[in-house]
Amino acid sequence: MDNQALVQEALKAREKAYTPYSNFKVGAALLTKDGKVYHGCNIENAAYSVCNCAERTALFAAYAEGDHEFERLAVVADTPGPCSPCGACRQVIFELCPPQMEVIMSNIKGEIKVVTVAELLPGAFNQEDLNG
Ligand SMILES: O=c1ccn([C@H]2C[C@H](O)[C@@H](CO)O2)c(=O)[nH]1
Ligand SMILES: [Zn+2]
Repeated sequence: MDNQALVQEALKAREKAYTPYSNFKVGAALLTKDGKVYHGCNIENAAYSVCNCAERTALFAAYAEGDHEFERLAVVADTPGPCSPCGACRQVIFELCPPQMEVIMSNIKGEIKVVTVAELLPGAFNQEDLNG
């Protein structure tokens, strides 16, 4: 599956977003090594701090099914340029995805920027920091 097709999957996921507070809908699509696609959307809450982003929804859905081997992640929203994952998602992506995996950022116009997981969060706090 190419980047454009994965962004299409993220657009489908975006339609499921639950965003009564921001009305800002985000979709994500996570491609596994064996070709399966997990979808994620943002899910908001009246207690704003527990809103969950599309990227984390997709990763947590994959983990919940026991899938841990990922090939690529796409994220899409109606942003001026390619949609950029927030800091919390960057930390989770760094934890659960290989450093050289590509993250496809996109907007609904189809403008795309591709970066690696390592590029998303330079200097990330990681397992080695914790375990000494
Ligand atoms: O990359 C992003 C950026 C924001 N959001 C969500 C969180 C919140 O529901 C809304 C506004 O920040 O968009 C995502 O899902 N992914
Ligand atoms: Zn986020």
